[in-house]
Amino acid sequence: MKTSIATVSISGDLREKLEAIAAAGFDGVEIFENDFLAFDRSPAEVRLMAEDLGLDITLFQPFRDFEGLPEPQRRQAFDRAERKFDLMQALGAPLMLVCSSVAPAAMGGIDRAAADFRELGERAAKRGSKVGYEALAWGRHVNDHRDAWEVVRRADHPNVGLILDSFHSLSRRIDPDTIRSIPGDKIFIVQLADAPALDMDLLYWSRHFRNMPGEGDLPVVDFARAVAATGYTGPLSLEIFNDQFRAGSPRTIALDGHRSLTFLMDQVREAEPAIAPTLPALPRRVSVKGVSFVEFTADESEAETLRSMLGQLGFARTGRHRSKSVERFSQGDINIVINTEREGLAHAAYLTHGTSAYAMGLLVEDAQATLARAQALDAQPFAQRVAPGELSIPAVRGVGGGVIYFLDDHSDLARVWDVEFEAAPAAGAGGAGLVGFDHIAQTMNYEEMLTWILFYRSIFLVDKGPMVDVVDPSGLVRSQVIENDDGSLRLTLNGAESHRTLAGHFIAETFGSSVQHIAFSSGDIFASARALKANGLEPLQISRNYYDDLAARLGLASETIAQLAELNILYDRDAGGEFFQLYTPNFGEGFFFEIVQRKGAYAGYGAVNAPFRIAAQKRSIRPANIPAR
Ligand SMILES: O=C(O)c1ccc(O)c(O)c1
Ligand SMILES: [Mg+2]
Repeated sequence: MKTSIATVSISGDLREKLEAIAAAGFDGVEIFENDFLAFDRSPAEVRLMAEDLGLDITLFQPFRDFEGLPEPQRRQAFDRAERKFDLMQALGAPLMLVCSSVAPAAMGGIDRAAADFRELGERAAKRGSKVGYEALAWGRHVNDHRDAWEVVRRADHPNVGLILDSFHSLSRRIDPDTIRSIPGDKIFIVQLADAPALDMDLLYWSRHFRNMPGEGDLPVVDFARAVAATGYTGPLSLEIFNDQFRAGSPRTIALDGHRSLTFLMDQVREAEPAIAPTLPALPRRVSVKGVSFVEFTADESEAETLRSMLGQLGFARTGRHRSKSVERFSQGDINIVINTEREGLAHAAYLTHGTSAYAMGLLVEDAQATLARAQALDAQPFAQRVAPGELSIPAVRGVGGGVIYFLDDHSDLARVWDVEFEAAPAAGAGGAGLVGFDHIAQTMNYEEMLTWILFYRSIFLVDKGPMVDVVDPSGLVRSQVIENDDGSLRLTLNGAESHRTLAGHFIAETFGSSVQHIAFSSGDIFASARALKANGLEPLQISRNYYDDLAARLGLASETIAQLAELNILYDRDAGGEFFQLYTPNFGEGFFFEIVQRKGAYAGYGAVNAPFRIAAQKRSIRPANIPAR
């Protein structure tokens, strides 16, 4: 199936848009009238540009307020259309998108609109052109694809067809299965867009908040499945009006778009094998079985600080790399790697970001198949020179240019620790009861969040939670959970809008997005807290006011409150269970570790506690580090 995207979806001038769209691998492009009008090249030159880039022009749009007008506006609308047909001929655009009228003068009436379209179809035919009718969700008389289809059906002209746009149908909660009875050859093009669930005026929602399929909350997959059922074989075309995308990098947004269509077609093929068998088959979405390790890059002196903090957290050094300056620390199922090499990506990451958790290893069913799926979804593979005796571990680039390695149990990769590391005589503390990775928090600029949500969702079998606002004393941070069913992969993506927030400060000081904290799980957080204390680790100090409120809010026994306060443990509960959190002091420019315990089926991440934790962290770091308000 061919892919296409409307120029309105991307930032830049028309040339930049077309170049980014072609580079991302799209087959075609919808030319938005304003993008053309604002550009200083002739239609013929634009046509050549698209041709040189290997892009089909799928349509020209929008043509507004056409149908159902009284005279003399009706004549004028046809005259306007003729001028646009001239332009389309010069551009080589085969199809004009006519969106349903919002004109106050438009009279309504299915037959009147159908008669107008039949005449428009006649005129289009004379120019070798076609017209498609799209119901805007806020159209004056036609605002439902079922009515638009009835107009097209009654127009009964080969050059007049229907244009479907997922936003207009799904924003009005029209059942997408109503599309299944429309003949596929009368659907001239299908536009796709997702959007976050917002309770908002339809026009405003559509023009500012659309996003790529898979980034939002609309049932775009159900919509695309219904389209597939009609036998439609034309392009799937993204049409994304989004303020943030208009200001974003053209290449990144175009790539996100391409990834979103690949992912969408994959879901359609999987759900409708009988009716969409021609879509390309990818390895299935990957079920992650756990985080196998997190790797830090550091210089020697910061590595020493990190080793000492890991020691206080109860980690033991369990291995040394056979040929590199790389060490392994372990506790329970947790592996932390410290890499102080002076070459390769680890060192490059150190030079760019300073000491940072730049890589993680995920345990999957089949590492090679995971890499294949990730690459099919436009992820950038990562490989570096493999020394004798080392394994080549399949990997892709992730957030902030970091690396995600894939390990499995079925290949040589299962023995990576034995092959690459010499077991070290266990040196270090006696353990603090930490058993696994609970979650890994990646901090990024807010504008990057949708990119990474789509990245994770399209490659792995994960779900996204709702976007949560976390209040930092200096601004908002948006937090988005990405997790799998059994909780063996839990990521929190934190998007900073202001550099004055702790998260924003971290990005600014480390020159980009990366892991800001790692949460370990404990089976008994009170025992872990005491072990840390015995190891000399002074945890983040939480305000007394927090504990007084906890007593009032949740009615905990005063002994429990006293114990939580003594050990600086934060508490939350939900319908499923309880949650306990403890934080280390910051390391470097705002990195920290967290220890959590989940009791019962607590499903959250302690978001209610985040403002108090952040305030405590801000008190604890040198005031000069954070710019004043
Ligand atoms: O917002 C609009 O006016 C508009 C125009 C053309 C479209 O295809 C569309 O979906 C919306
Ligand atoms: Mg549209």
